[in-house]
Amino acid sequence: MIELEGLTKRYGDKLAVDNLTFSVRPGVVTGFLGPNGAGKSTTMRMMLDLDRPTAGSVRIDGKHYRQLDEPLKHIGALLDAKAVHGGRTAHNHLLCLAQSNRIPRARVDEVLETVGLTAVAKKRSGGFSLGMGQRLGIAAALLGDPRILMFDEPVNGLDPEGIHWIRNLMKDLAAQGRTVFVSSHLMSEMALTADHLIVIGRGKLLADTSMADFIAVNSRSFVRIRTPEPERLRDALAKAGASAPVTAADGALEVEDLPAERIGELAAEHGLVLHELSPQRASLEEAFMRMTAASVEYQAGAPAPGAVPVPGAAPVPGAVPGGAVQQWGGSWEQRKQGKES
Ligand SMILES: Nc1ncnc2c1ncn2[C@@H]1O[C@H](COP(=O)(O)OP(=O)(O)OP(=O)(O)O)[C@@H](O)[C@H]1O
Repeated sequence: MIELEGLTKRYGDKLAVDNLTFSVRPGVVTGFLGPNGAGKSTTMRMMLDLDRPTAGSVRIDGKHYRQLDEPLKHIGALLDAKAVHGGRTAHNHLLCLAQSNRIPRARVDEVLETVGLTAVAKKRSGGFSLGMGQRLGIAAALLGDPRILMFDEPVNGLDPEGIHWIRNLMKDLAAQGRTVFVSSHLMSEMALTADHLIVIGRGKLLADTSMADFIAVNSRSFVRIRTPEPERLRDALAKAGASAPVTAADGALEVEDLPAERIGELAAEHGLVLHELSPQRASLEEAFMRMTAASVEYQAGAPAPGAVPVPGAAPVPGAVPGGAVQQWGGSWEQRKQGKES
């Protein structure tokens, strides 16, 4: 279990992490999501005592990192895969770590096997590809057989097979009852891996939710219809009690409260020609972009940082147009509470 309370980090004028309070529980994969510059790496560094908080605290199984006896046996982390002495072989790199942390030598071969680097164990890590470097970093994190694992953007540089492998590894580690905390700036990646989500933007907490709730609240389902007679279809839908359809940019109608089957029947009853009738689900990536739109530091084509709407994205229901980060967080919480009550 990792517990953050009021965790804050200021670099001069820059508030990188702003009063974060949340817990990361064992037995599930918790995704730590935020756009570039949101404060994920800074938060993770403070969790590992590599950076000193301006205020607040982090507890690892109830203790501060510095109070942990042999920390690698409690928490393993992949932060920067390039932070490896390139002149050492993969085996020697892990052996040095094992010896300085009183970890049995045999564990080195075990973790090399786990990450699939046995064949290159005697090669200098300086010649490794980015993906191999990631694997070596993950091997180091696993070395002390810790109950808590933290990975900062672990799929970076991995090929599809490597991405598949790391997803399964994280799920397996969580299934063993470990605490698994993994950062990403890609919602689509988290949707496939994480059971729980912590979303931050500009250092602030925007959401702390189960993945299932996030999907239920944010993935709008609708039926997309194209017809040469949209007005007649609108009338038929209204008579059938459907709410007014949304018209998409290409003229298609989007209906949220009738299933495709019923719409097809209605069209047949009214002798309407349909060119398309397709059930759709809005992407989670879009929902994440809308949630964090106000907190993206650098955005292509954006006139200024701040409350910049994502081009083409529909507003999230309940959100204040152009609202600040706090308002996004607030509206998300309200919608979640509304759903739960
Ligand atoms: N040592 C530092 N000195 C000054 N500013 C810093 C320092 N480290 C981070 N920052 C700033 O703090 C903010 C948060 O950075 P951080 O690297 O934690 O974000 P991130 O969410 O991990 O982003 P990314 O996905 O791009 O790595 C950024 O605006 C960054 O420029």
